[in-house]
Amino acid sequence: MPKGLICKAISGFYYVESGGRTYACRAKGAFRNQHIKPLVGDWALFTPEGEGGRVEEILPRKNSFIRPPVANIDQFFFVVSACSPAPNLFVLDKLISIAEYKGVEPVIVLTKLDMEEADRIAAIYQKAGFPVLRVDYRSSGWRAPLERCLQGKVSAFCGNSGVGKSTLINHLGFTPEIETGEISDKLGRGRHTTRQVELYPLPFGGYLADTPGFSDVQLHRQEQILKDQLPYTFREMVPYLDGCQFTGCSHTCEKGCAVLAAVTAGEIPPSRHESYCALYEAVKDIAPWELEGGKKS
Ligand SMILES: Nc1nc2c(ncn2[C@@H]2O[C@H](COP(=O)(O)OP(=O)(O)OP(=O)(O)O)[C@@H](O)[C@H]2O)c(=O)[nH]1
Ligand SMILES: [Zn+2]
Repeated sequence: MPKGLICKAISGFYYVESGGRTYACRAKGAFRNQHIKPLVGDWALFTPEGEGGRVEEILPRKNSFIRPPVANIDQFFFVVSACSPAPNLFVLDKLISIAEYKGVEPVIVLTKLDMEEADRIAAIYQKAGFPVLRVDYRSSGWRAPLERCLQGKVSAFCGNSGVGKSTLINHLGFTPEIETGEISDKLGRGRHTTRQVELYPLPFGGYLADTPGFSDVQLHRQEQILKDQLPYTFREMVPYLDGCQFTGCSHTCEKGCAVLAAVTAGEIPPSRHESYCALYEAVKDIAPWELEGGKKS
């Protein structure tokens, strides 16, 4: 049975791309009883019938998201503007933590460098072990590193309203033009959020999700990371986690904490550790059973 990627889902049709062709498929009726809902980003086995066909099986997912409904994202490009809006590193670290938890590779993209420099931010995230890309439209040098990063992966852009996601996606030119520069509505949900997510194939391999709708708010509402898992979502802390004097160390204030020692030694950026402490404080009293059947917010 052929295998394909669901690139678009509209009104009960799943558009499966396979072998350079797209098939408008229906889902197998049994999915409903099994509570399986195919998502954009799913790899599917399907039976082709002319231009159409039927989705027969959804292959195991690497990850999935509720809003926008999409699966198997390889990487998030977290777009951070040097100014207007001013960067909020705590929010960024929280989103990075969620990405790590979900198995999505975080990439930091700095914009509006024509208005202000962002060397300090670049240094923090490079030190922490993330790819950092600088986008400055005054020259063409920004494009090649970004395209190299996109190659062969399923990527989505994420970031606050106004940081320049749509502008960047338009400059890349692989998806239909998005309107830029409008003010998002009062509820904090951007104007793109109602749009269906769609994966666009990239000419050099890989896919780009055309969803500026991956706003900060939506992403962090989807996951609650418990305190035992939290340290593992800060990648630069991981090498030190076994080195603490006491088991059960929270890595926030304890004597003999190897993480704190690494912060003092300049191995872990202080702002990253501060974000970790703030997140720890927020989740430390949440027990696993409290998450059953819903999410604590
Ligand atoms: N000076 C400067 N302005 C930029 C840059 N990138 C984007 N802008 C401007 O910033 C404003 C917001 O850009 P958008 O691309 O709409 O931002 P967005 O992240 O898509 O915002 P939402 O759609 O609300 O989520 C627009 O007026 C852009 O022209 C940049 O690199 N430099
Ligand atoms: Zn510790």
